[in-house]
Amino acid sequence: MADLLVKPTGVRGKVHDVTAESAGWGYVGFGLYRLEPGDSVAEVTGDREVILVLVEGKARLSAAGQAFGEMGDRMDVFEKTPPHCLYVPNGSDWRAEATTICTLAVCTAPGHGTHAAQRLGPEGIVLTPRGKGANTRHVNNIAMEGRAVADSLLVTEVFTPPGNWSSYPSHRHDEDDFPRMTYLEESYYHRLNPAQGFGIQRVYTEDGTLDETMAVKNHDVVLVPRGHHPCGVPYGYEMYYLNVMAGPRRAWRFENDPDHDWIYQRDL
Ligand SMILES: O=C(O)C[C@@H](O)[C@H](O)C(=O)CO
Repeated sequence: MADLLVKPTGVRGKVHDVTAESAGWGYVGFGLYRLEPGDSVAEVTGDREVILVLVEGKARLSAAGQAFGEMGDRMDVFEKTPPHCLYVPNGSDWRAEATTICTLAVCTAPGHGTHAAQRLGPEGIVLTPRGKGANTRHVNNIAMEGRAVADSLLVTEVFTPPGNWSSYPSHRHDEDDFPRMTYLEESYYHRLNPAQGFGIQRVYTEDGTLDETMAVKNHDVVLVPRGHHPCGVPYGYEMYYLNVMAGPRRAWRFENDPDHDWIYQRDL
């Protein structure tokens, strides 16, 4: 099994390049570019669909032979405004030229050519609170099941206030048994505010064959091949993460850890 905690390889250029092969799984890919003004990058999509997320900063984007102009207006991810995103189908290509300091996420999964290249935000993305008390967090659904905008990809971002838990109560989506549960691999791209902070993420199965608890730092990626995957952030620090999920069916059906489901039931 691949290491579940993936550190960035640097501070400029492509600092993450998680592929299905490197992760040892079948669906999710995640890349991250940290760009300076004037830097330009380009990729072909091959058999994968792509959602580009302008995590912060601005870039001039083109894809599938179309120019989409300068996109992005969130200069710091913790402004929490809805992100500008671009869908790019498989069998195509895209190009980005940073016009400011820019953090560009490249979320990928198998594509089937159903959707054309198109902008996905900020219109239609609304920051929505979830949970109660110290489990409150705020979600920007970029491309979840309710938006038929991708073949495989499910993409969302979550802001967790200082001292709170997130992706909690613990839940898993690692069996292909729709409608009870879907098999979805998942990646987490983490940010902390202030940047020197840390968060904690545990990835575990109920039988204990997988049980890893990781300290996550700014720009780290965590891979969730199976099992529950709660995270939390200490007092004084705010946490952001960008989730990419994909599997054989584009639907998010999960089950809570029976030990902690009482919290979910109580807070309904
Ligand atoms: O509810 C949250 O805090 C976010 C999670 O649902 C996260 O997107 C996830 O774990 C999806 O399985």
